[in-house]
Amino acid sequence: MSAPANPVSIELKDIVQEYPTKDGSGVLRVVDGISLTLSPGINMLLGPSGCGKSTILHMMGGVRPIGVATPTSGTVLIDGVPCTEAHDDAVMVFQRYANRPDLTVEENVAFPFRLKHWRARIDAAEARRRLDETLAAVGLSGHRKHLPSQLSGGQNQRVALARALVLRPRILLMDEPFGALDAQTRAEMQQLLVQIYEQNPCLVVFVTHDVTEALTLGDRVVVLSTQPAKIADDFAILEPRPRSVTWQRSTEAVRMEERILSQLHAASTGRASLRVSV
Ligand SMILES: Nc1ncnc2c1ncn2[C@@H]1O[C@H](COP(=O)(O)OP(=O)(O)OP(=O)(O)O)[C@@H](O)[C@H]1O
Repeated sequence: MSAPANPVSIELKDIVQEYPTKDGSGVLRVVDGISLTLSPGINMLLGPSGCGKSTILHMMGGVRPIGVATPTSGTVLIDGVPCTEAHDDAVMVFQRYANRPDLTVEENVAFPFRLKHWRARIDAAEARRRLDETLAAVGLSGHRKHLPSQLSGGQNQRVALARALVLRPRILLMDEPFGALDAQTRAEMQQLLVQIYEQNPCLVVFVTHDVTEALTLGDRVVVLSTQPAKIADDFAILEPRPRSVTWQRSTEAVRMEERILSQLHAASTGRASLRVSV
């Protein structure tokens, strides 16, 4: 793996998150005292459904839900500095790719450069250069003028990924980005992410329900318990990527898979919603 071009760190210090309950009668504790330091690499965040993964991921980029104070207590530090609002260096990619249906592929990818904040940071020539490079990197150069409705699900997710990558983020926060894709397209997107990461290493946090995806992509796997989320396990995977089928069937990989599954099952008392790809 190449050395990270842009050293960056995210530190969560004793994070607690509570939300008001739907009937307004009390609070729901979703995150219960999480402390975690992340550095560049592909960091997988795995946990049962509803345990608070998206809440934690948003917090890592300083994104606050409207009307809710986050975190309820504790501190998020980016590069050692407390982060209390959406951070310029963090970009998110979601499962619902949110491409504008009325804009072409190139217009969707270049969309962030319409925003005043990015226009001030990146001049038009540089924006055009990055657009060309990014479209080539995600294999969409031949589809620049197409509308999202003319693309497959995988191609639409490439557009969403390109819109994040065009900003050359130091922090890439991915919320089950490939969860809605069929198995083959998901495998292609995983391969693409690895290629892109190797060209431009940054700090990736990747939320998934899929144990195989965690073992295919992760430098590090953080497993959360059921709600309220605590850290149930946290380990490194040293096997270089791309990880061969032979490695995935090796004793080492099978042990890791069993380790994750047993943590999740123990933590969730059978309520976990998990997937092992075949
Ligand atoms: N803004 C909010 N207000 C109130 N409750 C919320 C809010 N955001 C999330 N929650 C609740 O917090 C809990 C955790 O939600 P979150 O989306 O973080 O979990 P998750 O692990 O990402 O879920 P999933 O695996 O289903 O995507 C859920 O019970 C959810 O209903």
